Amino acid sequence: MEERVVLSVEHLHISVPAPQGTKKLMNDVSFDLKKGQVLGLVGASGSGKTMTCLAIMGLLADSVLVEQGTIRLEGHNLLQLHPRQMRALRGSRIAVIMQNPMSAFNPTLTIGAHFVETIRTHRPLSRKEASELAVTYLAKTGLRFPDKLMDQYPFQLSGGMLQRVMIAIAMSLQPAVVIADEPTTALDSVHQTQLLDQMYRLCQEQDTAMLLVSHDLGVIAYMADEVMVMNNGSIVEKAPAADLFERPEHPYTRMLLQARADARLA
Ligand SMILES: Nc1ncnc2c1ncn2[C@@H]1O[C@H](COP(=O)(O)OP(=O)(O)OP(=O)(O)O)[C@@H](O)[C@H]1O
Repeated sequence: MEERVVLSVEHLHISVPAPQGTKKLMNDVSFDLKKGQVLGLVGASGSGKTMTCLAIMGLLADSVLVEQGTIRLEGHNLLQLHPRQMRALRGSRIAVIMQNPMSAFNPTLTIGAHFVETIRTHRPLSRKEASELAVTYLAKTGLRFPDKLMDQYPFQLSGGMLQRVMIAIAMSLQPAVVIADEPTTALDSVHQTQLLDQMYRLCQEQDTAMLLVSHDLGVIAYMADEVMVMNNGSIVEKAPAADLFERPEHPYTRMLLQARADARLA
């Protein structure tokens, strides 16, 4: 594995049982993610983006079958790990930032309690040390009065603030890889840009790689170094972002870009 590659997906084939045999959900998917890189993943609804994220996180449904392939994180083949080992990696080496922050929080726990519990699950820190780390990271995501925030409950925060808290929690464990699945879809465009900037800065600071999933090509163009286009469970094109947006090669990529241009004119 090349030195800067942290995550390597090779020849991944995934299927589910169907009335006539099996239905293929991912077909020979391969890609590498390097330290500090932002890799964008785009594709229409149902193309397999979330399935790719779930496979990496070891969270595929029981009915889903990995027929072939490997997923290596820092040299470990994730598909061969015991669920306990996978749980230990999830959160610490692979972090996830999802679309709907409210569903990620327990409404009866303060922000501080969420933070301290997550940190202490993965790091041998005292409550006080975990609390200090939490405050540091809340401030790093641009949240004001982080000390006060620690005592507040999720329902007291806006969606944008909660999304920042989720990013702060994810980044405080200094993961090798962050999977961000539509991280800013619920936000207006000003908050979206601020949050993307903040995420980018933190990842660069910590040399964390990001797999950024979005149906929004604007978000991908703004953030990604490289872009993969997925259709029907296959990667149909992968290229540096500037090349992909200027000279799309695959007809499906051209169609996605055209649909975006049409939507802008409408
Ligand atoms: N547990 C499952 N069992 C059977 N089929 C599934 C399961 N989960 C997802 N699928 C199917 O796998 C395909 C890929 O789904 P996936 O959620 O990865 O798409 P997506 O690109 O993330 O779409 P969206 O942008 O709408 O989130 C879809 O056809 C979906 O219906």
